Amino acid sequence: MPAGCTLVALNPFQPIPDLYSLDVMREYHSAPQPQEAKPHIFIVAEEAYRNVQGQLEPVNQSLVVSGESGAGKTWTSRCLMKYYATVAASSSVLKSQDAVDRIEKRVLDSNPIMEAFGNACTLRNHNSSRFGKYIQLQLDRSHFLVGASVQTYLLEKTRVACQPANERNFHIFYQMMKGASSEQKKEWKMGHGQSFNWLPKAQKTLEEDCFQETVEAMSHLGIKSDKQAEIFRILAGILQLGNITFDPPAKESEPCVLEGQSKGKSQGGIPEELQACLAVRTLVAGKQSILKPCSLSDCGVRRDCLAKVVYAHLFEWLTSFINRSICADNSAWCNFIGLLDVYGFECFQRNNLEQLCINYANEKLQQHFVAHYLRAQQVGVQPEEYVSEGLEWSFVRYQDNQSCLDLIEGNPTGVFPLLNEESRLNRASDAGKFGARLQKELGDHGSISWDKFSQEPHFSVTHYAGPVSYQIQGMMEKNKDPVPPEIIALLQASANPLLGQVFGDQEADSTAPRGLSKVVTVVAKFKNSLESLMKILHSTTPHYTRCIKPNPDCKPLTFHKREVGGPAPGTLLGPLMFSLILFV
Ligand SMILES: Nc1ncnc2c1ncn2[C@@H]1O[C@H](COP(=O)(O)OP(=O)(O)OP(=O)(O)O)[C@@H](O)[C@H]1O
Repeated sequence: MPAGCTLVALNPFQPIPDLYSLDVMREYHSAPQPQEAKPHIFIVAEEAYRNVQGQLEPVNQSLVVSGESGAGKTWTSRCLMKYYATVAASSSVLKSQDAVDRIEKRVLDSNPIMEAFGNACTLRNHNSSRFGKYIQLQLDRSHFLVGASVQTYLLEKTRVACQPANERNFHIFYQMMKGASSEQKKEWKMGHGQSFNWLPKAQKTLEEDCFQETVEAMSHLGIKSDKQAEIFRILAGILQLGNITFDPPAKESEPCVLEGQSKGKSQGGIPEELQACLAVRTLVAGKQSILKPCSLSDCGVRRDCLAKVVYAHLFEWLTSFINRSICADNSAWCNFIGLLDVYGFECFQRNNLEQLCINYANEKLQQHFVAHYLRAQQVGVQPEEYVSEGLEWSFVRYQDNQSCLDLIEGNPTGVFPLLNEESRLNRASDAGKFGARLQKELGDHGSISWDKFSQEPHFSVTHYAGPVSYQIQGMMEKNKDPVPPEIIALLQASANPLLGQVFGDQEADSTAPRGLSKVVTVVAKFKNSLESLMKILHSTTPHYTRCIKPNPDCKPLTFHKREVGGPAPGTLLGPLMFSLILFV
């Protein structure tokens, strides 16, 4: 098919013996016509691989794996990576090198690390990826796998300091608690049996709580034990941060000295200096700095902000380290197969900036899918082909979602540009005022509406997958994502070399003018990285895999008609789903 094969993969919620074994890989790899073999994710993998071998333009391939949370995207992506690590392994490498050094092993070892730091147990999936990723598998002239690179998107860092009810923090914290030795815990200043506010559901044991596997993978990728120790000390520090309490603030008139001052004792290994920094804000007035005690709630906000910024930077550092370890030299590879595993469309009772970004990404992917798949199907394929295969054919009407994209990203009066403008103003954000501005600027747009009866500032977007109402309260702050410069300065001076390294190039001079107009907002950063991704997707041959979650409770071999019986509103495949393809 001109737009490549599209696969529907049904999650059985139970390992099926030998479904992804080496023998099955070999079977699909050696099949003269893989498309004619039993439907399987390996058909998609093999077809993409043969396209690269065939060198037909566009030679590079993209495998887009989509579906709701728990549908099986990460599982499917892992299967695809294992397939290439097996069929595209260079035999000479196999013979000549120790297994530990092999690039395929290192590429696969990136998975447990990324999952330990980026996945968490949620109500919808016990191993839910809290970030999006695009993995580029690099192939040399002989089509052997010689390297890979990972690009991540929008880590849900709020989870570090605030876990939704009945959900957990990132796996790595539980792995440390459950798998570390008593000497390690002592070194991290974690008391025996100590409980942590930011580790809910610690008594729940999951197969993902595998500290040794993560540590081994880190070692294989070249993260030395002293660097690992620095990482774990940072993570332990984050947990201890969640346990500190603040004294009521000093009166505003009281003189306040930042350096070395602490209102309380050092708590749980958190240096007094850091505690003081969380409790006292530095305000810049001309050349003078004024220290102002924070309210109790502000202290909490600053503490959470510190935890989030440290965790997000650590995650970024890990991703860069992994890339340095697995990325091939530019001269060593010439083609790639990209693997995209992104969060599906989200609509909760309350939606904010995170959902707006995720749903915007899904709009972009939907547009790509429509352009490449449906158009190619209907323009490029003759009805007789369907008839000859016994399929009913009728022209499928598809909706162009450009109008919704214009609403969100349109310049200068889309939701994103207006939000950025508001976030860059040097004043406290006002949700009501911003709501009124949106109504004034975008009131006539067909893809936005307002619920007259709602008391809260909000706006509703008519997405291709359905309407979603977004709360405006907190949206500008999330978009600014400010980190007080005095906190950055303290991190840079940290005794932990890794902290100094990851915050080394951040602007921390609290006496410098704030320059809000230069603030790179969350939305601006996300839009940029998404644009780069779309450029890559447009330059490759796409293959879509739609994962289906057959029941909401993740029960083995349970298929609810509502989930699998027909196309749910807004599924990426929409009305073509069943006339098209295949089940795993
Ligand atoms: N093909 C499969 N065979 C057996 N079990 C599977 C398969 N696919 C998924 N699962 C099971 O379903 C669970 C959820 O799958 P996965 O984590 O891949 O979902 P996801 O779509 O990536 O979700 P999220 O968006 O929350 O990250 C897995 O942990 C695994 O237990």
